[in-house]
Amino acid sequence: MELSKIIMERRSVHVFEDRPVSVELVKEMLDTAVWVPNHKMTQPWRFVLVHGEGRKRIAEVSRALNERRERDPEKAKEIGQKFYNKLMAVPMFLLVVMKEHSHPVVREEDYASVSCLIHNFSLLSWEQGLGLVWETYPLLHEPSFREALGIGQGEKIVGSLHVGYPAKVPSAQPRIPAEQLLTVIEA
Ligand SMILES: Cc1cc2nc3c(=O)[nH]c(=O)nc-3n(C[C@H](O)[C@H](O)[C@H](O)COP(=O)(O)O)c2cc1C
Repeated sequence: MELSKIIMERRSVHVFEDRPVSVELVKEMLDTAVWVPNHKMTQPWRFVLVHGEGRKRIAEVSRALNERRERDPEKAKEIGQKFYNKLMAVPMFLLVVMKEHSHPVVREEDYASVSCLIHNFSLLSWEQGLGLVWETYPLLHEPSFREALGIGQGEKIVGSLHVGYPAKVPSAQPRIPAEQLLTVIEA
């Protein structure tokens, strides 16, 4: 597929087929995705891949946190189960984790590189018929979630990527034509 077509046709996918994603394929795509520009070559990323039974770690944390929000025990159980099921319907989670540099400029540049990496991965996935959504939900900041996945202090989860074969592809949200936003200075 042409690169421009992949870029424009890729969508954030929220609903997936009940079909596993090959870990080998993800590893291959990550090995390509890391070829991003990276100032000072800090390469500040690492990845946590969660699939199969491993998803229960994430789903159980979400269940516990959501149950705690509701006073009525019956309702709490129901809500907890809803969140548990929602996360268990995601075939694979790929957490992209960044070491947070103490210097704000390096940290900002590192975040830019990690974002490029995520988008590379997203485009490569689309090329393979896979879809994903880059999620940044509050769960990523919860100590119990971070602990369950071995995220250390000084590490930022830049995104939790929900990966799978799309069951539904949302329609595109239009972009402002770049021409309208372009200033050309030529003299
Ligand atoms: C940094 C970042 C964080 C995002 N966080 C979320 C999120 O938490 N939940 C979500 O549904 N989509 C999230 N998105 C996806 C955007 O909502 C999505 O890209 C946008 O709606 C455009 O849709 P498209 O990707 O299909 O073109 C995030 C995207 C970026 C770049």
